[in-house]
Amino acid sequence: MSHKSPKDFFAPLAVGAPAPVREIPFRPSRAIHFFDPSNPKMVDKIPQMVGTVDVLLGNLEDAIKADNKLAAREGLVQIAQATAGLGGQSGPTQLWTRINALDSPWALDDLTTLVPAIGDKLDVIMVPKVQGAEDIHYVDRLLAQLEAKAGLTRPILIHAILETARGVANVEEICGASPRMQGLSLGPADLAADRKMKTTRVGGGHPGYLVREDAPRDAEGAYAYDADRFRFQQDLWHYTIAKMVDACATHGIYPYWGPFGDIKDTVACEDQFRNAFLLGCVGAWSLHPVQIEIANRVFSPSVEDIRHARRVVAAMGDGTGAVMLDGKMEDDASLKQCLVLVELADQLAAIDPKLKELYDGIEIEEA
Ligand SMILES: CC(C)(COP(=O)(O)OP(=O)(O)OC[C@H]1O[C@@H](n2cnc3c(N)ncnc32)[C@H](O)[C@@H]1OP(=O)(O)O)[C@@H](O)C(=O)NCCC(=O)NCCSC(=O)C[C@](C)(O)C(=O)O
Ligand SMILES: [Mg+2]
Repeated sequence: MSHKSPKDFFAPLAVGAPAPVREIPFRPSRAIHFFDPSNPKMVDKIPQMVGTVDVLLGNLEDAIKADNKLAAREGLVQIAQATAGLGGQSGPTQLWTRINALDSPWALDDLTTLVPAIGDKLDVIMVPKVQGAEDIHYVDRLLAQLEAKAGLTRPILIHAILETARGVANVEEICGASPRMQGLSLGPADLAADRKMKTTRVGGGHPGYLVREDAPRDAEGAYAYDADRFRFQQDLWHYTIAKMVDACATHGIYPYWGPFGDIKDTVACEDQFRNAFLLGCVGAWSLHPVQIEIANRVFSPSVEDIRHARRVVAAMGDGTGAVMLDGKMEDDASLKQCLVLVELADQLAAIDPKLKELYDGIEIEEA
């Protein structure tokens, strides 16, 4: 296998294409809100969603009927051209799309239509069912050719969905396949099918995947093996999310939880999103307007976390050594964790005036 030299890695893949980025800038993307651009009721709601959600994503792949694929693609072009403040780094809300799978009859036309028509508006292209670096290389070169032809000055970034067993096995090489790689989302439904898991849901847990409390003993010391013991449902997705987070952090790109299909169970959706937030993800998908608020809230640090983090920063002075705060040891490494939260709060406050007010109003007691 041949390897590129670092200088080749950052050279455009087509004459006239924009120079690849050297760093993927952090842009808030707490909720990636999916809509079907061929559905008039959803499309009607898009203009008023601008500014209330970090990312609007025109979905062309699964959940779009085969008969509507063309209408969805054309609908997305119209929306991108007609909606102020959407995409292209100018507005508050990014514009992403999810193209069809690379082996489908639609993927090539998705790219060759969207890039010339709205390439200046599209911030990120999400590629589904990515199996390995070869899929990213294909899209990378094609995008460079299309960008050069369209005279674009800014490279469109690539986001891969991790939703096959092979994709999970190759997650490291996928993240490092191109300077365009922006991030990864977990696709729990396709991944479950590909792995031959026995679940039938889109994300979430399963009552059968559990650990049961040990059997108690009676007075004679005999075990009581009855079923009436505490059961603790386990997280089906922990391994994959953790693996994805490590791969993304290694490559300086961003990890996301994907969809949560039980729209009415807003409580469990919040749990799934919070687990992802705590493990290092920066956002999740929203499939229904009700999920936007959940993601915005969960992927923004809480006032309590920011108050604590700022107290640690203040108590740690130049950032070295160890101090006691509220009976706990704080040192260089706990400070670094606190700085992750403080920095995130600053980045979110810069685009979200309500959060800015909330974080600015935090008062810190003397340590
Ligand atoms: C779940 C559904 C069917 C419920 O749709 P509904 O119409 O039954 O819901 P509703 O509560 O009645 O809707 C209320 C209003 O909101 C509108 N609405 C509803 N949803 C949206 C939306 N997203 N954006 C904008 N507007 C929306 C809807 O049109 C309606 O408008 P109205 O009041 O004028 O009648 C619907 O919300 C929907 O189709 N959502 C998107 C589904 C989707 O994109 N799925 C694919 C991503 S998940 C995936 O692909 C898996 C993965 C990663 O690949 C893998 O794990 O493998
Ligand atoms: Mg899928």
